[in-house]
Amino acid sequence: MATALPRPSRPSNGPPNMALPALPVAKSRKSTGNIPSTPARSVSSTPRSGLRAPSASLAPPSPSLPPVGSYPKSPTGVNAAGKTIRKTVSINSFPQPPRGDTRAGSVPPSPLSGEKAPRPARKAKSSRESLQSHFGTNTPSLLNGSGEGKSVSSVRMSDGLISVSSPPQSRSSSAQDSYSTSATTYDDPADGTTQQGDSSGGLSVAEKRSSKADGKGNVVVSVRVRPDANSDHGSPDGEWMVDGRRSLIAYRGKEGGDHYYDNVFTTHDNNARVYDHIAKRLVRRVMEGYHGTVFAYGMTGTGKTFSMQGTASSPGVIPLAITDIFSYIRETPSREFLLRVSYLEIYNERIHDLLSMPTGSGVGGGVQQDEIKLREDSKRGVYATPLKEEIVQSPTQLLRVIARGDQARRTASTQFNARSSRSHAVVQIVVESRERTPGSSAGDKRSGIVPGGVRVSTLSLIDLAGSEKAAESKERRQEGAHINKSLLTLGTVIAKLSEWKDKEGKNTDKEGKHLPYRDSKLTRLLQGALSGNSLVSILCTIQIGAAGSVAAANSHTGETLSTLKFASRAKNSIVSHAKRAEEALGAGGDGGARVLLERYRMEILELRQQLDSQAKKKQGDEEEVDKTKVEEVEKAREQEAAERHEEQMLEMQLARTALKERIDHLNRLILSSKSVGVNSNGSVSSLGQYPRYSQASLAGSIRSSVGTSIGGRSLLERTSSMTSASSTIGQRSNGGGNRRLSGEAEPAEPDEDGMGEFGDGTASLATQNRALQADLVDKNRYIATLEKRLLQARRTSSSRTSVGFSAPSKGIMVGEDHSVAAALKEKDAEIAELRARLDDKDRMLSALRSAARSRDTAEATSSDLRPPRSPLGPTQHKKDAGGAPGAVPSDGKQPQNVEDMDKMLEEMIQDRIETGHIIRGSRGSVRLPPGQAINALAEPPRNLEPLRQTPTPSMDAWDPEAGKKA
Ligand SMILES: Nc1ncnc2c1ncn2[C@@H]1O[C@H](COP(=O)(O)OP(=O)(O)OP(=O)(O)O)[C@@H](O)[C@H]1O
Repeated sequence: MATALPRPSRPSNGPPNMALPALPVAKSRKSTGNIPSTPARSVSSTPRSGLRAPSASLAPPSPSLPPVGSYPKSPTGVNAAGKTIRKTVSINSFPQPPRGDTRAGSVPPSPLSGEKAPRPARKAKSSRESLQSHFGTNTPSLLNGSGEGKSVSSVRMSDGLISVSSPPQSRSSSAQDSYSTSATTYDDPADGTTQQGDSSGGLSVAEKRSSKADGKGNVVVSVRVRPDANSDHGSPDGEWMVDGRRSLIAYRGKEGGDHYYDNVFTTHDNNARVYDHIAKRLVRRVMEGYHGTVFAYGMTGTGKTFSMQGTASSPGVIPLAITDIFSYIRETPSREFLLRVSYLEIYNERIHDLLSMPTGSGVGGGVQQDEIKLREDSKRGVYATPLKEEIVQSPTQLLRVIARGDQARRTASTQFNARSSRSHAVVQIVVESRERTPGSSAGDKRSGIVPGGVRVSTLSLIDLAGSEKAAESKERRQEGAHINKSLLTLGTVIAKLSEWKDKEGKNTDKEGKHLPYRDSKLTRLLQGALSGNSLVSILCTIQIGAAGSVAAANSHTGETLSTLKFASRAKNSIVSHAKRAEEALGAGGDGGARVLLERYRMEILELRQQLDSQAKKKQGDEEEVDKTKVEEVEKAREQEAAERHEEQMLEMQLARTALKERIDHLNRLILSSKSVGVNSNGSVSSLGQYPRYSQASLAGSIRSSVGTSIGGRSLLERTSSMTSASSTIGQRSNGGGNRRLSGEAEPAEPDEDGMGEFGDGTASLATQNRALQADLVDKNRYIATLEKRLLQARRTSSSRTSVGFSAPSKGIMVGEDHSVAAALKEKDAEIAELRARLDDKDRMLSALRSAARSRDTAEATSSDLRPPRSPLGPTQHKKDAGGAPGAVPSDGKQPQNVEDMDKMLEEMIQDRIETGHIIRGSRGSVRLPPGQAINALAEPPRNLEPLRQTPTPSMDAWDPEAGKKA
């Protein structure tokens, strides 16, 4: 665990780097007071306030120290009766530990370092046993738990060293209701040999005895001497003597004297040792329910912050206390704890919350904060509000919180300290603890109140600003004035404390009416501790031997002496009646409300009850919910199924529609095939729908019909039938088409021209194919028939003697733009007319021939006579050269006549085209002009007149019979 506190910029003059201390296990810790002390006398009477606890001093287990019994008696040592004899020894006469290793010499190993004391444990044990025999066990006193007399012993060794033994239970973490310092030195008050203190307030033996009677064991005052880098040319060493073993500081100069304290730490003592002696026990008591206050007091630059915070390599009181707090929690499974921490500073008589400040705000940070005021409460005492408190759950977390506060603390450079704290800084750790009662929450009959309730105690760790005589800058002077004023008030309060004590040493001015607590924020905040409600440990820091000049040395010495006086007064005046905090039951009142642990517990209970009721409700609701869920699931399923069904239906519908369309398409094909082919009764249908079919077939049929002899009855019948049928079928076909468009299936009609058996559009493709093929076969057969007939007609035509003609090579094509029916009608009418005219012409020709023959006969008699010119042109001569009329000439002249006829016919057609009666198509076909009634063709066209205008005999005069006769 990192216990380093962030003061990186500070030059460290501390001991060389060492491993961080391991978490202390107090229970396993052995007393280091291994030199058995002889209890000279038991304290017979115990004051109500409790006896001063015997020191738990970690006596220096210097290997150089002789065993107890073998210590030579010295005039300055302890006499046989154990009485101490005052002796002032120069500091130079003390055995000096090797520099850099404080434990190897006279300084005992740090209890946190895990090093073992070189002294035999057995003796220590016997010492503890002998001491234990003197301590009762049932005292209500806070000192040792016995309440009865406690013996405190100290032995001044013949060599002037004082070996102090402490009661072993004072180091035991299991010691209940007791608080004893680890380094308090006591002389045996029974021997009557009082050690006269110096004139400056050092503790005399009588005072120490008095201290015990006053229960001052709850107050520990220690002095730490800071090593001085300039000691070589400083004040004369001879003036000062620091005796750590005797907890003595002696000054031989002006106003000199001996000063005894509970602990005196030399320049070689490290932070761990300091913590171990001044705070370790106090911290444990705080964990047990007492309020505890540790503060460092001293001139600027003397090592207050160094002692309280320490460095990364040498953690100070605060990090080590944190370590111990969590160690204690680990070692005490029977209780549960909750820790809250706050951090404030008093700067220029104003309180600032260091945990609410942004870090690095620096001096005067300019950050506006709610003014923090001090209030007093019967349960809480004096407290600052509003103040941020953070709940912490691990040492690291706690250290981080404090480090954050340190960052925000105001520091500045002073004459004696490059990074001087310009404010008093107070870390408060509130410890809430409660007996663990497994399973109590569920079955607690007292509405959730656990037997024993919650105990709340506070550990205050205070790093005071350093007193300063003079400062150069105005700001420093102002700060210094505030600092000095508050420190002065502190001194005054402490000085006055002794005046308001009753005979038993109790403070009679509990409410502080006559004490100037309110004169400064510092004393107000410390009121609870100073008035005896708290265990107190004061660490005064001094620096001796420094000073370049005599004046500086004097000034320095004056400050040091002042600090020592303060320490002595504090030791003498502060009386602590610290009691273990009462356990708060419930959460009533302000004090109760503060008990977070209880509040949390109540909250937890409430939440559990809520959970229970919810669970019950949930159980009841669950079935309903299940039902609803099942219903919902079923509904959802049904809906899903319905949706799926709908989708399927839709898909089917689509498929069906697609199928229908396909069928319709195929049906259309079938119908079209039928329409162009011949159905069962030989009718042609729907020619218009597929023009190519209709054109082809019509062309064929018309050619054949034209090419057929005039008397081709069957063809004519066929054509007329075709015409009438085509119109009928066309209608039906269209009707069928319309019906198909509607998309509805229709029942099959018996009509052969209808949709047949597949009229409903549901016939299979194969069937449709078959029908189509059948139609095709029909059609082919019909075409073959037509061709056959055409051939027959040609043969007939060629065999006839009369002039025959064939259709123009181009044939008469059906108009592309007209309906088939109209075209057919037109063609039929045209053909009929042409035939009729042909017949007329035939007859006319016959008449002409017979007339010619008779003429020839008449002219035969006269050979000079030439035959008259035929209106038919020169070819007529050739024709005439043929044989008898009506007979087919065998000499091949008949074809020439036919050609002539063709020509005539062509001329006639041309004539008609010119007169607008017919129109010639692009491919040589002829058709009626649009809008002209086909019946009009029935009339003999007038444009045939040119033919009639030919010089031919009158038809009226023509008589075939007569001709024959002629
Ligand atoms: N016992 C010691 N061992 C080594 N160095 C020390 C010791 N005491 C103090 N120092 C060093 O002396 C310097 C001043 O110490 P520190 O800041 O703790 O003094 P301070 O009393 O807190 O001063 P101020 O009141 O001005 O804040 C620091 O650099 C610190 O490391």
